[in-house]
Amino acid sequence: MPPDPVLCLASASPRRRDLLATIGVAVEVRPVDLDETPGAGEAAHDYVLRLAREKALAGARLSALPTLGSDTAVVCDGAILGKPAGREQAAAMLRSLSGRCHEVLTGVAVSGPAGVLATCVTTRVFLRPIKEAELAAYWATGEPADKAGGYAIQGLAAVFVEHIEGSHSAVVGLPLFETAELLARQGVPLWNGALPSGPMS
Ligand SMILES: Cc1cn([C@H]2C[C@H](O)[C@@H](COP(=O)(O)OP(=O)(O)OP(=O)(O)O)O2)c(=O)[nH]c1=O
Repeated sequence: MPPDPVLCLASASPRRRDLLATIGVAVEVRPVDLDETPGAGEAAHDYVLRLAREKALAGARLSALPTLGSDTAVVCDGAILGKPAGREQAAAMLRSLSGRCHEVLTGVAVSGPAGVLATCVTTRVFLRPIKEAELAAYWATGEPADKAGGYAIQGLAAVFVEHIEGSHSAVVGLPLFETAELLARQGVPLWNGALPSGPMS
């Protein structure tokens, strides 16, 4: 028998559900559809935290369980890169990230008995130079379409990633260390109940 859900996941992202499963947190999935347009002049840090909180609060209206919302943005030269609208935009995004460092910001918010607890994790990602032929071949795989910044570090684009400074799981969609701390503070059991409960540090 699969474990009973202990958390509502206000997200359509299969990556987030899988990441939570790796730390033994079974979820009920309640995707919410929000306007994800950044505010004029809104800083990326404020933007991902705002969306994470909005998703958590919208999901909480659909469930009696503590609820998690999250948002990931790729930031390059101060610009927020969302999901590419098509082939040309995807290529332009990766061209702008090629051969240099950019930042990935992930906001995560958990609403529960302690109110809404939230944090933002920033990771620096260094990509090697990417050739034009590689950009075309990468788009044809279908991988970039639903990914912020137009790439997936956990997928085929791993061959472009020289190194990172920060949290690999945050780039995929959820910073597991920080998420575990927020969940523990909301009384959500980890490791399917096998990890002794209470604040982790
Ligand atoms: C940079 C990067 C992003 N991504 C993904 C994570 C997120 O799912 C997505 C960013 O879009 P988000 O808007 O954060 O999430 P989502 O639309 O997939 O799900 P929801 O809003 O319902 O929670 O890009 C990767 O999977 N790998 C990567 O390397």
